[in-house]
Amino acid sequence: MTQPAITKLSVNLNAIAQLRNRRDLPWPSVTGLGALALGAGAHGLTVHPRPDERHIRRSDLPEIRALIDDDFPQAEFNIEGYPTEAFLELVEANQPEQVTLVPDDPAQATSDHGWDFRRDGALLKPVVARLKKQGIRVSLFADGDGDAEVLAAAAETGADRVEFYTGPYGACYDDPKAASAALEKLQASAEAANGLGLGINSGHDLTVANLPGLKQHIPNLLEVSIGHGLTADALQYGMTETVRRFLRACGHDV
Ligand SMILES: CC(=O)[C@@H](O)[C@H](O)COP(=O)(O)O
Ligand SMILES: NCC(=O)COP(=O)(O)O
Repeated sequence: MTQPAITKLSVNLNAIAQLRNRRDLPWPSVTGLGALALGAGAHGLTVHPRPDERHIRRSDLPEIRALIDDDFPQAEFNIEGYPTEAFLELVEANQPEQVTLVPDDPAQATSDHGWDFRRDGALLKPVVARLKKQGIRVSLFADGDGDAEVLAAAAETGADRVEFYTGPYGACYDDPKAASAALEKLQASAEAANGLGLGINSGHDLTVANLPGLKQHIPNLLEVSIGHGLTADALQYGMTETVRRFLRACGHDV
């Protein structure tokens, strides 16, 4: 019986940046809260610098890079975004350990679907090669809808991992039957992806309540990136205690 993977927790700082941007003031501090999260045991920080800078600003990235390099060298920096030339140059200037490519239109309210790998493979393949040439791990945002065939096209791009979009699962917080159906689809997708040599990340609308079910259905889950639900809990319990709660929900004995 193979041991389940250690699932790493990457804290997404978007929501903290959105709160900061309400005023022309430097608090709440994105790097300050990021440091608390890493100090509490989180394995990395994630940001999604959208073109309109509604939350994470391009100027945040070098500060987060320096925080990790100077104070938490064992942690990872994960940058999410659509692969425009401007995004790729921003990534290359900040050399994250991982990039998560998402098919988001600039006007989208949030990330709400994975790539159409059959259609987008030709666009993604050279981008994946460009990033991997620099030693950056590449993860592609994917729908966890149980469609195993589409994941073969994802593997064709040369990416290291897929990140399964867990929004549909997160939305079932008050419907156990629907949650179970969503988990079965995610499990089927994860098994297909692993069979193709793709590592598994997941993210979107994950919480302390729904993480254990995800872990149970995806034992080889390598990383979760969590922002909205974790930030909501941090307002109630503080960042340090919240990160520890999420680590325990990911199976860590903390
Ligand atoms: C890719 C994904 O699901 C999230 O990481 C995304 O970053 C959420 O973006 P917003 O925080 O802008 O809603
Ligand atoms: N990739 C998912 C992520 O980084 C955070 O998503 P959410 O927890 O803010 O929904």
